Formats: sequence, structure tokens, C-alpha cells
Amino acid sequence: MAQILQGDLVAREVLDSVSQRVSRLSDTNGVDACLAVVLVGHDPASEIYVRRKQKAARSVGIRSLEYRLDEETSQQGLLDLVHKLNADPAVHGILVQLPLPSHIAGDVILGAIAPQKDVDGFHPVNVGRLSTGAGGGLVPCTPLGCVMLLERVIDDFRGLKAVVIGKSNIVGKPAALLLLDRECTVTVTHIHTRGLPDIARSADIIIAAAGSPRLVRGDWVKPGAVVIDVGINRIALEDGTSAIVGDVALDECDHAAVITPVPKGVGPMTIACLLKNTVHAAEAMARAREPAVQ
Ligand SMILES: Nc1nc(=O)c2c([nH]1)NC[C@@H]1CN(c3ccc(C(=O)N[C@@H](CCC(=O)O)C(=O)O)cc3)C=[N+]21
Repeated sequence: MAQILQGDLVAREVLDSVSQRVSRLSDTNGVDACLAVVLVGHDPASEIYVRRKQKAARSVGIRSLEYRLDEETSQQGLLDLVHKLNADPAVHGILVQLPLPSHIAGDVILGAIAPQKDVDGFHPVNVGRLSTGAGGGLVPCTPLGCVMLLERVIDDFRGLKAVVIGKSNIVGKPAALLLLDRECTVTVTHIHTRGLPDIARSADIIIAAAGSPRLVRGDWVKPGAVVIDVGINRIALEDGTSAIVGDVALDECDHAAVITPVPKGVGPMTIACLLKNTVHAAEAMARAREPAVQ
């Protein structure tokens, strides 16, 4: 039987450590870590995620501000809010929930967020730091969560073959960079990749982030591989209800060494890493303000 790696349990540990850092920052520097979450429109999935983020923020003592703008908000209106949050010294992290309505250019908005407050790690400066290995940047939450899960079960990444399925800026690309940084041999693939099952079968590590329900079948997985399932797909069932399934057919993967479930896998780690990034940003800002205080 494959070990089921419960992301929700690991996330709890990450949150405990975040909580301690939040308290320390408050006690020693008088700084209350604060995350601003911006939601444009009323996408039901986004509403659920934003609520989860805020609940988790509260649970670790991070103040969370919510800004809801209606669907028709102009790009300039959203930019004005981002600029206001950039300038507010009480705000340490800014998250603009994606996807944005089609009349707003996401790259313009993400590029307007102050890099030191960019807790999603999507600003070009943070993307650049990750890709050059410069360090010191904020790292996107989902790939960071994936690697933290991998680190629970893999001691030495050097030379391992990692296959990333999915090439998004949010997951696939940064996940590939993080694994490359750990000296894995990384293959980035996507739904148009030819011979994908064979490529997947060669992997010691699979990161499935294609957004395609049960894309990765049991015979794509090498015995003893470690499989991280990033997919969250809502599918309709025959009885008229719906269910959440991942990008991996978990029930076919008994021969894997380790596999993450959906739900309670990568999702909770994403939120934990968002709050970890927020306290990190708050600590860095406190240090910059009071260089003598550690
Ligand atoms: N700027 C921005 N940053 C994001 O990080 C971001 C975003 N936009 N837009 C949407 C995606 C999606 N995302 C998730 C976060 C938590 C769960 C999560 O906690 N999922 C639970 C519940 C799943 C369920 O039941 O729906 C689980 O997997 O156990 C899932 C998905 C963050 N995203």
C-alpha cells in the first residue's frame, strides 16, 4: 500500500510554527502581521478559498483584511487599491485572488504589487529571483507546499527524476524551478506532450498539476514513485451530486511509495504557505524598519 501523505496534518504543523512567529513579532517588535485579500467579482470557488484563507489567518493570529470589488470594477480601480495597500505600512501581504475578470490584465495587476508584499510570489521580481536561484524572494504557495511535502518523505533530491505535468505560472513552472534547485532532473510536460504516460513512468517524483481529472492513471506511475496531486477538479456524479477529484487516479496507485490525497493534500499546504509567506514578509519589513532589532 502506498503511504497517503496527509497535507492537512503537515499544514497544521506549518501553521503552528507561523503562529509562534506571529506572536514573537508582536511581542518583540510590536508588529501585527496583516494580510490583505482582494476579491473581484463573485466566483463561488474563489469565495470559498478566500474564506478558508481568512479563517486560517485568524487561527494563527494574522490580521486579515478583505476587499471585495464588484465584477465591473475597472483595471484602474483595482490598481488604485493595490497602490493604496502597497503604501500602507500596516499591510504586510497582498493577495489578489485569481482568476480576475477578463477585462482586467492580470499581469498588470500582479506587476503592481510591491514585491516585498507579494505573498503569492507572482511578481516578476519574485519570479526572477526564483528562476536565477538568487533567493530572498517570496515563493509561490502551491509549489512551495508541494516541495515541503516532498521533503517529508525524501532526504536527498539530487539526481532524482521529477516529472511536472502542467506548465502554469502558478504551479508547474515554479514547481519545476524549485525541484531543479534541489538538483532533480526535471521534465516539464503538459497535456500536449507526446508519450506522456511513458515520461511519467520514468519519474521518481510526479507533480500532477494539469487540471485534468484523473489524468494520471496507475500505469503512469513507477512502483515506488512519490506522487503529488495538485489537481482540484469538481466533477458531476451520476446521482446528480458532485465530487472533488485530483489529477491522479489515487485508487490505482497502490504501488506508489507515497501519494497525496485530494482533498486534504496540497490544498491546505497552499494556505499554510500563504501565511508563512505573510509572516516572513512582516518579519522582513520589521527588520528593515528597525535594523537593530532581530
Ligand atoms: N492569487 C491567488 N492565489 C492562490 O493561491 C489561489 C488563487 N489566487 N486562486 C485560486 C487558487 C486555488 N487555491 C486553493 C487554495 C486552497 C485550497 C484548499 O484548501 N483545498 C481544500 C479543500 C478542497 C475543496 O473541498 O474545495 C483541500 O484540498 O483539501 C484549494 C485551492 C489557491 N489559489
